[in-house]
Amino acid sequence: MLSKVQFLKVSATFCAPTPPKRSSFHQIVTFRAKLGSRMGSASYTTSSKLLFRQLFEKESSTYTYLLADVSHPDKPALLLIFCFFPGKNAMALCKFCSHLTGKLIVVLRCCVCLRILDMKSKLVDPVDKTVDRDVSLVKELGLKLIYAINTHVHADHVTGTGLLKSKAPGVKSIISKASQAKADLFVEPGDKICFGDLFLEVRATPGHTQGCVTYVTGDGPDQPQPRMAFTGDALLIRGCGRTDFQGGSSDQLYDSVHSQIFTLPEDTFVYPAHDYKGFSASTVGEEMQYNPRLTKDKETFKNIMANLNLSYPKMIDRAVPANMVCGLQDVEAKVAS
Ligand SMILES: N[C@@H](CCC(=O)N[C@@H](CSS)C(=O)NCC(=O)O)C(=O)O
Repeated sequence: MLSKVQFLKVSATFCAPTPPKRSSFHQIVTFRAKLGSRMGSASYTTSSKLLFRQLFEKESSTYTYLLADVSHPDKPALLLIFCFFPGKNAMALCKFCSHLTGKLIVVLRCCVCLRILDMKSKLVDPVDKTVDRDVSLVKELGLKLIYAINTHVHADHVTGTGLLKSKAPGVKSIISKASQAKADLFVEPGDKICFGDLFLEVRATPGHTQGCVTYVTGDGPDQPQPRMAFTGDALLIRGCGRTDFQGGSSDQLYDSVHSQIFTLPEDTFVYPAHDYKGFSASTVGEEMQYNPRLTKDKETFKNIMANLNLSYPKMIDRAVPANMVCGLQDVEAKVAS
């Protein structure tokens, strides 16, 4: 379990030089949420720099997130990918996480795959089959996709990271070093992933898998407020990731969520990699009050997790190997054919 002191250490920063700003690129993106006092007060405005999109893949109930700094001349973007690709020839392992990846744009998937765009943009958890959709969106919005970020190696779908890299040259894939998967860049707790003037912090949240991380928007006057946590499969809305394979540990997951997510400001938005109940977002305060698993004491939580009786993900035997190499096996096969 990481201490707060360890989290504050910034061991690496992936930042591109920031060119002079041009006001013509300035776009205001706001979203409002009517929430109770514990979840945060009345309405919210994120940083005027941030462009944010939540994308959904219904077969695997997976979200991908696109974040971009639209105040930056290049509009750098990130994709947090949670991609899914059902075709048997389209799967590959994601270096970052163990999930299977499909076609797509750059999206991060970690049982929480997130896409973040920064007019330099980033994609988090991209799903294989949604790559074309994601790439088109990035083009339509005039963004420059720079990173495809995964929260972990997914077991239920193939990440779209590999395919995304083939369709968006120059995009770098990112996953945690602890995942032991392949990728262009590896992150550790305390690292920062920059896109334009915005950045994500890396927090280690193992338990669903050993390499799971949560990406949190930066803390500071120029960063989006409230903060946003892309929790992958560690924390789902009114639930959490299972802990019965891929090195999972309910004991560890409990500590991860309580020490790394529930210590964030209560108005921090929670954006997971999956949702099976019709939710799209929550807040830290809301989950601290209403999460039916993580509000319990640790022993009760461990008992709940040991008795979920979930069937194995249908794609696990293909997804995990494919995602360990971020879908690159499939891309290589296509290039060779
Ligand atoms: N039925 C799906 C798999 C559903 C599942 O197991 N989801 C995982 C996250 S993807 S590894 C999970 O942790 N679920 C927690 C829960 O409480 O449902 C399929 O066959 O793909």
